[in-house]
Amino acid sequence: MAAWMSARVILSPVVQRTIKQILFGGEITKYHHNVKVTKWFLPASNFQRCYATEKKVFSRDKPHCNVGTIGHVDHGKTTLTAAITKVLADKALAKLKGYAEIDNAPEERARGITINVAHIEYQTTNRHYGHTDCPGHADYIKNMITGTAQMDGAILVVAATDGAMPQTREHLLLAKQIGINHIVVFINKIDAADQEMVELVEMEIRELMTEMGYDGDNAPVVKGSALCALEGKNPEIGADSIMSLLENIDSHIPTPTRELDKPFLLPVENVYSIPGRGTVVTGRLERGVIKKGNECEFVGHNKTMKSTVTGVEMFHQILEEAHAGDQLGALVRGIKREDIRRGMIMCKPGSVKAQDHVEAQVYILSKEEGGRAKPFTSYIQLQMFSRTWDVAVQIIIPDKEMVMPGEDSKLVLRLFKPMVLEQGQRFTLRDGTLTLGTGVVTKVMLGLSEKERLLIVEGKRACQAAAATAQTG
Ligand SMILES: Nc1nc2c(ncn2[C@@H]2O[C@H](COP(=O)(O)OP(=O)(O)OP(=O)(O)O)[C@@H](O)[C@H]2O)c(=O)[nH]1
Ligand SMILES: [Mg+2]
Repeated sequence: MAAWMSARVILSPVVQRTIKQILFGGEITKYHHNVKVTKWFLPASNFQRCYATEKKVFSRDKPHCNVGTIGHVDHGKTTLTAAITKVLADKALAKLKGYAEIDNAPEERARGITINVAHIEYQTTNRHYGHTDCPGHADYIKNMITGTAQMDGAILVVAATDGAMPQTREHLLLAKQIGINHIVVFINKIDAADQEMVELVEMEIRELMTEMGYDGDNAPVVKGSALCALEGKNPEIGADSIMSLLENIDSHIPTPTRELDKPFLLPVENVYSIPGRGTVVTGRLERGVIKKGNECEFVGHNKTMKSTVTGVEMFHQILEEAHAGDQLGALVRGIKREDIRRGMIMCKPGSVKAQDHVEAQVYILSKEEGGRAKPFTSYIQLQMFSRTWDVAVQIIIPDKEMVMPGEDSKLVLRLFKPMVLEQGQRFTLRDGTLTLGTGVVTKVMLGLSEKERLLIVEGKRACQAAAATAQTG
């Protein structure tokens, strides 16, 4: 011991630690390819070593995918979410989240709307997941429309004891509307239903999916019991069914294309004229990569102009290239400052188009959420805000007479000036200083079939007729 004490004076801390480990035993821990390697030195003999390996939890080097549970009230969405974390926690791939912890998730505000939503993370051996669960029907509607947690795919939970119910239908329809194209079905509560019932529910749900525009016949359907998995009972219908569900999610829901791999798109925030250099546009690069020399196009405010990027700057420093997420300034050739306006989109030529009418799913705020107190009918004029632009729009309600505050509805928006709008793009509708609603573009009209166009026109006529009768009556 005395020798050790004296050695301590002259040796570096690393050497000291190594000597101490050789003499008294200890461990060295390293992460090697995401696997924690623990090397033990045993005091009895320096030649005896053993290795312990363990997966490092929550690494970010796997592809990421966002999913969520949807389905009718009480069908077991929260129980299933808790069960997934339980089964994966046993494999050190998640942190266990109890039922109460998920169900009491803090409220979140998105564009003036309060949403109760739980964000949970876990991973399989292939991917890392973000998972959303909401406590009530209204929260699902708001969350899906505002995209508080955008889903790349959804887990549709159906209780075998009930089968498809109104909200099963409504969530599925909304999912299809807003572009969630991949659904994995979990038939839950098979512990409480007989085999025949389970088979009937499977047939029913496949039919419903086909009706909603999904490939119902080939959709993956997993049967099990979330409660058994959560309580660690009957593994064949419990934990095993959860693992089979996760395998299906892994294989059926594709990893979304990374923003970086898409053609570049920058919503213009500001335009400056720099003497001796030219015109500079600034903004946050929403997707893709911009390099000096790239051809570009400006679209919006009734214009389309081509140009070339002659320089990219960030924080007053010249960059080789800027990536999605960067706030940047781009020097463009041959365009005057007056020709470019805030709200235009700078993009890879031909990659986006301006639209003058689109179809959207919109959630109208209730009075308590800061919205309007009264319902509205077709032809109301509002201001639409999206990305860095805002423009006046006229609203047409295609399939009902009026929309009440607190309700969600399909709307057709006619823009007074064509602006770049894409399917899935989110926006806000305002009336003066009042935020009226928030929505997501479900269809750009250029892609509509003649039949669909007619339907909209017919809907418009029906609305006009209804308004006329309301006035005379
Ligand atoms: N027998 C049985 N009951 C289950 C199963 N899964 C969930 N339950 C029960 O069903 C009830 C509803 O479950 P939740 O997970 O709260 O359902 P939910 O879909 O999240 O409900 P909301 O959030 O209110 O829409 C609870 O009492 C659960 O214990 C199951 O596999 N078998
Ligand atoms: Mg729940």
